[in-house]
Amino acid sequence: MGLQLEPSFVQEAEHRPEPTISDAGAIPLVDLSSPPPTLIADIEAACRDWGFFQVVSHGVPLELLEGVQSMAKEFFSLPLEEKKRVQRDEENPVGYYDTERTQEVRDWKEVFDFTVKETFHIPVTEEDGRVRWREVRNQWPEHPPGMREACKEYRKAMEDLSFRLLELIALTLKLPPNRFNEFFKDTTSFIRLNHYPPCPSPDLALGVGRHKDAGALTVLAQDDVEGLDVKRKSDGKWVRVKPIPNSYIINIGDMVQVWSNDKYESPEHRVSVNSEKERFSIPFFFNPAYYTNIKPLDDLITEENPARYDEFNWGEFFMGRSNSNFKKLGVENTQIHHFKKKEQSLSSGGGHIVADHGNMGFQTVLNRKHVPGAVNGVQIQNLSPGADHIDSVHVAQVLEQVSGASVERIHSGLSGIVQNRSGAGCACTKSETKVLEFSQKFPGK
Ligand SMILES: O=C(O)CCC(=O)C(=O)O
Ligand SMILES: [Fe+2]
Repeated sequence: MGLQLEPSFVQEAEHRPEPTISDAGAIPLVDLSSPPPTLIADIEAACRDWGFFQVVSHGVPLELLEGVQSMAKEFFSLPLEEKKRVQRDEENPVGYYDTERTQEVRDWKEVFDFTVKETFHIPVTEEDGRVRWREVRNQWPEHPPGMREACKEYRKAMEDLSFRLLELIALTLKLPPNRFNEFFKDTTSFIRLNHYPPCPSPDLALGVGRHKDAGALTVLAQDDVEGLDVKRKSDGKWVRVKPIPNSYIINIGDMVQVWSNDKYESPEHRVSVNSEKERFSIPFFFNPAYYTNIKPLDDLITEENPARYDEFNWGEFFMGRSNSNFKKLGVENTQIHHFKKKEQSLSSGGGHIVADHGNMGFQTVLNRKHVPGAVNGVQIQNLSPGADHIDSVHVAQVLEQVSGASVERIHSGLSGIVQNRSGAGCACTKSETKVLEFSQKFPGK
């Protein structure tokens, strides 16, 4: 295996795995053979308190999983040139690759992706605004023989289990069990075979950097080597998920978060690596049809519980996420909090704006303030219980969230130098208040 620990893998200090991770009070365990009232109550509690749980008695034959696991092992042990024969690229986003980035940092892993539909088409918007159809087509390797069949059988079982889980989740929300089914007719679901080789510096790199899964649900099989960490909602601590034989780990994705209007949240998680053992895992990402427009379900919206998200299109959201995995963009990639309704527009006058960086675990108070000579000025204050500093990327996001226009440059205030929004090194440290000037680009100008 050819991964070399070069700088692109090294996490910033604040995101490196801590030497000790609490593994007490493991994530909830749900027995899918429990009688319905217990089962629904257990799933509701698990979705509400964690968004992450393990299931047993799930009905997926163990041989199907073992079949795919042994194919994955054989495939990843092939020479790199052989694996690259089915390499994914910017045109066709499925196949083999070892260059994925999460939050701008390379992941210590190699993967093979395949979709549930052997082939489908998605519209992509070119830079000149023209829309063209891109074909997504599974690329099956010649070796090991039988991989395609094993994977196909397994994905059917994953789809069945996911529909069942989503029906149970609908029941916990007091919705008809099939309420979500319409969104998955032309599903963009896919399976990922993950291989995390031993890493010489597990203190610096991560197998997958901190992230939330974008789709509706993830159904994950891990082997007996631990490494998956989930951020506990109650206190923001990273908790190691202990492998349980013949179980699946379920996590709520961003789309269920939006449909449920934040009743359930998509939890942040990551994968730590270790220096001795390789690890394999197989997530099934259960995703809607690309043309699905996503918004909080009308059935759940009331005057007391108004919609917290603007409507957006799943296909565009997902493409925005995946594109940034190919190249370093210098900005945070598309995240679900970008679609949160704006509480108040900056241009609507003075005042006090609280921007909620849900997935980063901190809040910022913005006070509109006129700064002479600047295009725009704001006062920011880091009220974060969890983040030691807010950097320019975060500030730019907040400004964009509240004003609806993209931030081009931060002129001064953070580090005193002109920088684009991806400039590093500037900070607003805990409890600090700073005034900064920035310029924005409004759509169409
Ligand atoms: O390998 C794992 O345990 C989790 C992987 C994961 O979170 C992902 O691929 O999105
Ligand atoms: Fe994930």
